[in-house]
Amino acid sequence: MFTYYYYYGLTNKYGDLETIPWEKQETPSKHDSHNVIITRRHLTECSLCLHLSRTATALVCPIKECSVDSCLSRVCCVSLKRSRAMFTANWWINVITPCTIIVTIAYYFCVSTFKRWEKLNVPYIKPIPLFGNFLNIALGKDHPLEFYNKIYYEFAGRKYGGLFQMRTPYLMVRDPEIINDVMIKDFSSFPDRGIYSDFTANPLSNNLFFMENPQWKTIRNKLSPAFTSGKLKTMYDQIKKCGDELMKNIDIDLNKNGNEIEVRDILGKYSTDVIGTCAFGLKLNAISDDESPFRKYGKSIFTPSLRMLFRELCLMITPALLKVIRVKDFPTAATDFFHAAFKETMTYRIENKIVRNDFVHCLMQARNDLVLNTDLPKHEKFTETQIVANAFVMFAAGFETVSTTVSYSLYELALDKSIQDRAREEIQLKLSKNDGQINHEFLMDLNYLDMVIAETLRKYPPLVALFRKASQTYRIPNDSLIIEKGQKIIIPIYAIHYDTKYYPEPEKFIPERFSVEEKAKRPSGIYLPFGDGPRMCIGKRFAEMEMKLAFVEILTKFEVFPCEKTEVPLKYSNKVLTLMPKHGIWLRFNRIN
Ligand code: HEM
Repeated sequence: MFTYYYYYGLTNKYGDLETIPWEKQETPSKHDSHNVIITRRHLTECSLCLHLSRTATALVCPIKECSVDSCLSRVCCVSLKRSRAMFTANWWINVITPCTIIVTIAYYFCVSTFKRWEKLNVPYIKPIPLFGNFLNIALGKDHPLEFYNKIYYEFAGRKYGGLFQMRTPYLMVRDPEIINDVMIKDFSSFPDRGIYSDFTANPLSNNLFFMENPQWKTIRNKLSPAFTSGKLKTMYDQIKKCGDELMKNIDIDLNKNGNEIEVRDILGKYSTDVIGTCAFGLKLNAISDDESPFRKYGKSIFTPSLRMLFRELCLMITPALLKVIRVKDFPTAATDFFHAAFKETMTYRIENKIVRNDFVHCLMQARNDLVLNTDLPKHEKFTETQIVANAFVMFAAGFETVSTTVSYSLYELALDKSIQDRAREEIQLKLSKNDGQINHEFLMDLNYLDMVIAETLRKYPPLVALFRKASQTYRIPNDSLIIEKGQKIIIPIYAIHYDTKYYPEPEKFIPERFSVEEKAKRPSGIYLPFGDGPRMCIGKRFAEMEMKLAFVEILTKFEVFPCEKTEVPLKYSNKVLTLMPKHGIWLRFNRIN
């Protein structure tokens, strides 16, 4: 006596099986309903079906007396068996075919943009699939500055040229007049940077730097008053205290390491202090200690990492990739910390009715006007997180830029003692005229120091290129090129700063290039360490005051010299997009008696 299993496959109008009850019976039976198929089979005949029936996904199965044709189900053991047999025989076709299709689609996706410059008759560098012109950067062989330099010189004599960062076409603008048009005169056609960030994955990136119009304009208008010279004056005392702390830290370091110091590290503490007090309202002794979370998380944001490199590469292939992979712009622990720190300060100030003339105050006013204001239509409202994100950007944009610029300056002053002496003489002379008082007006009057800083930023601009995106179709004045809406633009600051046409002997450190007379001889659009136009660095004047105070403190108390560990020439880290010295900057400090 055989045991028979009966499988009921209920077919829908397309002949697809929808439900599959099964039961075991001793006697065969037949269900006759117009939409029920009844098939049966002897269990021992088909191990494949037995397996499938257990999971209740095996549908109907033709038995000996039930031909394949009579089975209305799409899945039947015979066809499964056949296809299985075919798969085994032709497995390589089954693997290779989909792979080939995927690779072909990916290939066409990667090269689909490569005709852009040819069509527009713009000179361009021939790209290679996937990487465009970006292979050496992707492999970490070149720093972006070397990459942009090479391309800048490939287009020598031209006003602009095309390149591909992975598959994204960029227009590199070299001509100072077009640069001015893009950044200043026709700013309304290029109001955004076009640097993508997924704000849902990275809420703290939803700040002035990444924001696009119209939100950017609203928040920029709210924050600009914090950077007027009047406001900077009132912040001076706070920054001066950070200067005193810097001198204490230098003393501690000198006692620890003989008289040699890695200056980027010590100046990093100083710029952390300044932003910590002015933008996060923290108490000084809670900030710059190496063990303090503010310092620790601050450092972690800029530590080169694979995450950063990977993020950049994804971004250049297509921003959609970042949406899927959700790689963070900054480490989560760091952004959580900054979020909590700012909220705590805000709550404390509200509860204790504290008013201080600093960025925190300005951001709190922006919060009142843009977040809490009930008169504002919903679509114009900002979120609490966007306010915190703008405190965060003050830190992210102002910490590393300031500390590396002062470090590069000290490096150059150490290598050329005559320039160092001249800077010190100016400080001492003006100090004696100012009764030994260091204040905001005194700092503004240090013209030679201004020239030293300007030349440092020419040689070492922290951002090696600027970015803009066309918000509408734009015809370049006196030219046939029409830039399409959405086109991304690169302005290669570093390469322009080293162009001998504008700056003879660019490798030399010559502050006199920035005397009033020499500056007047050069066209505008060729000196851009802070960018230019409405979107230029909002913190420029703040940074200048902060840097000058550090110089005055250091140069009046110490002479700086190169030491054995000083790297000449300096090497830059390939892992970050900013200009960061690979091995730090070591200098010898001798106290002036
Ligand atoms: C040596 C110091 C600094 C340098 C060289 C520098 C350089 C720059 C550059 C090149 C830009 C892009 C400008 C453009 O696209 O045209 C920028 C933007 C910005 N910087 Fe700075 N920066 C410095 C210090 C600071 C400081 C101290 C702060 C804040 C306290 C700051 C806040 C910002 C912000 C918020 C933006 C975005 C502005 C916007 O899109 O509206 N920067 N900076």
